Amino acid sequence: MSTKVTVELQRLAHAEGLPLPAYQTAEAAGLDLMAAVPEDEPLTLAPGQYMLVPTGLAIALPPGHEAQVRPRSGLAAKHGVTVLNSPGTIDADYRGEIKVILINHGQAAFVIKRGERIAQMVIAPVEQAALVPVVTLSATDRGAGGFGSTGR
Ligand SMILES: O=c1ccn([C@H]2C[C@H](O)[C@@H](COP(=O)(O)OP(=O)(O)OP(=O)(O)O)O2)c(=O)[nH]1
Ligand SMILES: [Mg+2]
Repeated sequence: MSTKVTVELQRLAHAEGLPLPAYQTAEAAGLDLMAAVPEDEPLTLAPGQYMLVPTGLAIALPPGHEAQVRPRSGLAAKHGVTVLNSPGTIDADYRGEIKVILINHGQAAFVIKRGERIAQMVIAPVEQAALVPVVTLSATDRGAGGFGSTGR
């Protein structure tokens, strides 16, 4: 088993009773995030509509890490529901509630019930860059060629 990075997790009051996010299989990359909406007030995403969906979770990532909020493929393939800002970025110094911006690209209304797995969160190492302003960039074979410059 590979070494796991430790992430502090705080469950907020409105997530009480919901299972903690968990890896669904031994080598899953993402932890499924659940909708922490009231039991008696499911959200309805009309076609074309987007919405901030609460997870009831806050985390403290170790410095040098980020969490990415990504879509669940099943929701996208079956219902056209995805994460609008994918991948959403959770900064290591963010202590607020993790929210998921879901959009319904499908043709039918999509109802989000309490506990529904709406997205997944991938923990990843990330580097900050020290930017060095220069007048001329170092040369390469590619140079400024892009946008299909190597062929179709
Ligand atoms: O899908 C997301 C994306 C972001 N966040 C939280 C965590 C992140 O650390 C913070 C800021 O996100 P981001 O930098 O993407 O948004 P911004 O519009 O640049 O806000 P800010 O000015 O607060 O950085 O919002 C979420 O809860 N869900
Ligand atoms: Mg920002």
